[in-house]
Amino acid sequence: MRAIEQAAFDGGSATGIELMERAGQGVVEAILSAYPDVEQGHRHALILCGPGNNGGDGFVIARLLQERGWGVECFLYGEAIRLPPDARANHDRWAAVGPVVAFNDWRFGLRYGVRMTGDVAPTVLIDALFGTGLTRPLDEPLDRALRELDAAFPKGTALRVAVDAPSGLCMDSGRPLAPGPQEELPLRYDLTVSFHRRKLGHLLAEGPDACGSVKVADIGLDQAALRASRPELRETLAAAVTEAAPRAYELRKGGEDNPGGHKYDYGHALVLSGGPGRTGAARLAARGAIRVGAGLVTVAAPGSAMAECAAHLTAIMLTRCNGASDLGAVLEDERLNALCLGPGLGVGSATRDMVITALGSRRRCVLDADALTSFAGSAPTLFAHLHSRVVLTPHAGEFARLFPDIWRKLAETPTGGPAFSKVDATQEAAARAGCIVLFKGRDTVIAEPGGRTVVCAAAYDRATPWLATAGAGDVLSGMITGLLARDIWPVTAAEIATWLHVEAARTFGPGLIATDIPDLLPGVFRAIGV
Ligand SMILES: NC(=O)C1=CN([C@@H]2O[C@H](COP(=O)(O)OP(=O)(O)OC[C@H]3O[C@@H](n4cnc5c(N)ncnc54)[C@H](OP(=O)(O)O)[C@@H]3O)[C@@H](O)[C@H]2O)[C@@H](O)CC1
Ligand SMILES: [K+]
Repeated sequence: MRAIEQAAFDGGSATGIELMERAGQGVVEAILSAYPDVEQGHRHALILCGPGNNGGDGFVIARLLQERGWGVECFLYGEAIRLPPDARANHDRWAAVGPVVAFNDWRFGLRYGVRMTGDVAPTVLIDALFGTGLTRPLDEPLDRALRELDAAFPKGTALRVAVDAPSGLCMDSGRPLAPGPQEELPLRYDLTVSFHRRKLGHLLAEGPDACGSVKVADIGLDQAALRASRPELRETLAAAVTEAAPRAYELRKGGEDNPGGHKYDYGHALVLSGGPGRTGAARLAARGAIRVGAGLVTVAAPGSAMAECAAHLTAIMLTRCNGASDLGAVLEDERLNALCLGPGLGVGSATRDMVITALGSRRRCVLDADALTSFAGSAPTLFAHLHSRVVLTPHAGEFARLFPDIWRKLAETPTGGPAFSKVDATQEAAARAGCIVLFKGRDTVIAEPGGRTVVCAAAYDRATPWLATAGAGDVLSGMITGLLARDIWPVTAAEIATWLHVEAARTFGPGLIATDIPDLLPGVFRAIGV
C-alpha cells in the first residue's frame, strides 16, 4: 500500500491529505450504507485514534460525523506533536472544534461504568488506532484499555468499526500481534473498511473472525496508471488474492476455444485406491475428476478391492493394481495423463513406492493425504522425485509433517510485523519441494515455486463452513486431477478446482456431504456460463 500510495504521489494524481480525506469519507459512507439505521435516533461515536496515518483517518471521520450532527468523542493514543504531517493536520482541524482525550484519561471502565446508557453512550465505536503500519504487539496498557472498552460495550451493544484493520491484526498475515501467549485480539468488529483493495490480513488466518465483514472504499487510486508507473507492483497486485470465477472457456468442451470432440481430447485420469473397506476416498476423487470434465477416469485398486469398487462405479473404469510394479505396467498406457495418489491409499512403504513410480513416469500428478503422510520423516526422499507438474495438497497436519521447520515458524507467536504468514509458508514450501503446493484451509494458499501465489479464501460471503466434512478434500484432489488431465496448467488447475469446490459448497449450504460436491458441479458450470 505504501508503494501504491507513493506511485499516486509521484504521478501527481493525489496528495496525502486528499487520500486521507477520501479514506475518512469512505469509512463514513461504508458505515451508513451497511448500517443505515445508525442515522436514526441517538447518534454518538467514540473514535480511537492512533499515532500514525490510521489515526489521521480517525480525525477525518470525527469531523465528518460531527458535520452530520453526530456527537463525537475522540481518544488519542500517542502524542499530537508526533503525528505524521497529514494526520497532524487533521488532528488540528478536529481539535479546533472538539476535545481529544489523552491516553492517561481513557479509563473506559470508570467513564462508562456509570453512564452506559442515555445520550452520551456511543452507538458506534471506531478503531483508527493502527492500520497497515503495525510493527509490534499492542502495548500492555493499550491492550488492557481496549479490553475495558470491550467489557463496557459488549459486542452487539454498539456497532464496532475498524478503519483498514482491527488494531493488533497484522495485515500481511492476518495474525494477531497481541501481548500474551493467547494471541487474542482485545476487540472483534462488525465491519472493517479497507482502502483500495482487500489486504492479505483481511483473508488469512484470524483476519475474517476479527474483521466481521469487509467493505472496500475506493480512494481514487487508479490501478491502470499504477501498474504502468510501477511495473514491479503488477505481479503483487494481480496475484495476491483471487475470488474471480474461472473463465468459462477454460472449462468448456467443444466450441471455438476447445474444438476437441473426442473423449481422449480431454485426457484420462488415473486414481489409485486403497484396499477393501477403504476405497471410498478414491471413488470420491474419481467422481470429482470425471465431473470436472476429464474424458475418462480409471480407478486402480488392489485385487482384493476390485469387487467393492466394481459395485460402486459405473461411468468410471476399473483396473487392478497391487503395488508399485503393477502401477509401472499400468502406466505403460501413455494415454493416462494425470494421476491422483493419496486418498485412502494407506500410510507406509507400499504407498511410498507407488508415489515414486508415479513421479518417475513424469505424469502430471496430485499427491494428497496418505501419499504425503507416508513421507513424514523422509520428506527429502519425496522432494528428490518431485517435478514441476506435481500438485501437493496438504492440510495443516500434513503440511507440518512434510515441512516441520516452516510449520514451526507459522505456529510461533509472532513478536513483530509483518508476521510470517501462510503465504510465506506456502511459497517456501513450494520452493523447497519444486512443485505446486496447495495449502488447504479456510484460507487456502496456492504457490508455484518462485512464481504465482494465490489466496482462495472461503470467508465472508464465500464462507463455507459445511466444507468441513469427511471426504471433501478427496473430491478436491480428484477435481484438480481431472483438470490436469484436461491439459490445464497445474497452478491454474489448483486455483480453478479450489474455486469450484467452494462454489459448489456455497450453492448447497447446510447439510453438505462430500458425495454431493461432484454432483453440484454441473449447476456451478451453468451459472458461470460454461
Ligand atoms: N497507504 C495509503 O494509500 C493510505 C493510507 N491511509 C491510512 O494510513 C494507514 C497507514 O498509516 P501508517 O503507515 O502511518 O501506519 P499506522 O497503521 O497508522 O501506524 C503507524 C504508527 O503506529 C506506530 N506503531 C506501530 N505498531 C505499534 C504498536 N504496537 N504500539 C505502538 N505504536 C505502534 C508506528 O510507530 P513506529 O513503528 O514508527 O514506532 C507508527 O507511528 C493505513 O492503514 C490507512 O488507514 C489512508 O489515510 C489514505 C491512504
Ligand atoms: K484500525
